[in-house]
Amino acid sequence: MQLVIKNLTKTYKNGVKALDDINIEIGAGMFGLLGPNGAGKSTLMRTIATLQSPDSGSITFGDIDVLNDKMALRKLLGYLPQSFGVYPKLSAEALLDYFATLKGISSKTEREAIVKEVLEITNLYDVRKKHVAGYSGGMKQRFGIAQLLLNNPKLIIVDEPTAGLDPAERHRFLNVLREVGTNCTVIFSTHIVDDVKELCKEMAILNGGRILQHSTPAQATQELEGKIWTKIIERDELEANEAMYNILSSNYNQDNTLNIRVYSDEQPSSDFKRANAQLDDVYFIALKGDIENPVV
Ligand SMILES: Nc1ncnc2c1ncn2[C@@H]1O[C@H](COP(=O)(O)OP(=O)(O)OP(=O)(O)O)[C@@H](O)[C@H]1O
Repeated sequence: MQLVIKNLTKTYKNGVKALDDINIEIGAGMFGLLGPNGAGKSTLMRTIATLQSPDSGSITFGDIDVLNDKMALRKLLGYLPQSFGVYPKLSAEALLDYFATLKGISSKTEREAIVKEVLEITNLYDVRKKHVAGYSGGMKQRFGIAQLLLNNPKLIIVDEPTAGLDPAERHRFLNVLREVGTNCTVIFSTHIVDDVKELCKEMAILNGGRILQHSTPAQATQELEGKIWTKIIERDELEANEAMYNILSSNYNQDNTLNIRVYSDEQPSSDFKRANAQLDDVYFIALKGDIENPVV
């Protein structure tokens, strides 16, 4: 089912325009919403999840008019907010059984079957008897996914789920999401470019409440091929290089020199080497363009 968002706007009472005429269509599979802090990602996700209202615009999911028929959307929705609150001292299995009851699954046999299934999908089956309160951050996030899978959602929204996870936990979490995303629409927000690179079929870059780019990660990097250049410089040469070139990023090498990446149609000078375009370059170019050419 297609999620179609048209002319969505939201200005908070303090004057912050968090959504500025958002138009986007999102199909089945993993969709990555990439943007820095304050870009409007959570506002957009909460609005799609029917937890807050926009000032104007429309959202449809298949035949459902989301803003006017919130209950219909909620039946198909699985939502994992940025922070999922405090957990009681109950085992994962018991807590999922409780949530399944709340979601209206009255047959004990059915509940047992679905609880077992979601524990397996999220790789928590072996630790199902442990208290969720004692789980690590990554396990808690996977538990968040387990609970939202109980009603077999068709639209899953997860808001910055990898923030604060260590690399191993992040990897495990992304694997779970990858599996879940094979048979429904998953919208997943992050400010980590690698999350999108590893996981998403499609992506959008959001900043200042606007969609700056909507494409596939492969297309976006493909468009930059031949336009990314690198050079190693000394630390004290950075300012001079910044004045001359469109520097996207600079990283320290072991010997304290800097590796700069520059965006240019032509070789900026003979000491630059061509580099393969990366998704980070796409992200930095989109954000830089936005800062240099703000919409007023
Ligand atoms: N309830 C609110 N009242 C006023 N301003 C708000 C409110 N919620 C968010 N904002 C502002 O709206 C803008 C977008 O916030 P939002 O939380 O949607 O961004 P985000 O991309 O999710 O960022 P983060 O990663 O920091 O959560 C920010 O400038 C934020 O300060």
